Amino acid sequence: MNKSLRKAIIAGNWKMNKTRPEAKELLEAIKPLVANAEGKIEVIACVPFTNLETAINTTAGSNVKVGAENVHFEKSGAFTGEISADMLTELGVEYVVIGHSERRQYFGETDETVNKRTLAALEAGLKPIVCVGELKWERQCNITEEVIARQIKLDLWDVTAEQVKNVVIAYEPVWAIGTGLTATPDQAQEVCAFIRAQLAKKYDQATADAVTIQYGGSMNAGNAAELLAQPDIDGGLIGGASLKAADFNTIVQAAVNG
Ligand SMILES: O=C(CO)COP(=O)(O)O
Repeated sequence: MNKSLRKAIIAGNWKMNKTRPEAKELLEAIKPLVANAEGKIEVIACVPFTNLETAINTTAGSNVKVGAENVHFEKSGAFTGEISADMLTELGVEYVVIGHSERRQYFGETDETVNKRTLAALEAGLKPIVCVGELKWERQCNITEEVIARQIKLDLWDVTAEQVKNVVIAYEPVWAIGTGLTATPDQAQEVCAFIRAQLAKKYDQATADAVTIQYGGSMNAGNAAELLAQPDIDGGLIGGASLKAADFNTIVQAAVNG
């Protein structure tokens, strides 16, 4: 499989961090560092809703794109506290993280709602970064592939081959998120290749070969190069290390040189 068929994407997932002035400061620091990635790989900052406008203004004219961390599936209506896809696109947001394990664990996100959000995002012209990954216990019970196959099947239900070209899949083993425990390059590659095989089964090989699959889970400046060198790992979704400009840039440079 030819990696050059796909766009490498390094995305920061800031989670619930940074006020607006802090967001501006971090992005101002990141912008010049990653400017050389332009045209080579995609660099994205996925930020809290309150930081989106600041992020869009701060990154204007640079190669840093902006993503949100969630989106509701209805277009509008009585959904107190929610944000629609149209509200995001109107701001200039391009990407949105959907189905992050923290949303699944703490906020009742299910594969059904992940699927609805994905379809709503695509319909509005947003590019979803759909997160999948097994729990530690599921890996111990040797059902990682079953879990991932089910998530891919359900999360991408009704997503057409044309639409999936705009979907990014992030493989984030839940046991590796924020724990300092990283999947080994072999472990991460094995599951990313499995995800691609599931996409090939659902669509076709050419379609699967064009989908960017990221790894996420304690990716950092020290381990990024080895993970990104794997044939089916096309980028990273980075939590903690995306909050430090120098570390985030080291990961971006690993992808540029990879
Ligand atoms: O959840 C993640 C990215 O979405 C990974 O978080 P960490 O990089 O902090 O482990």
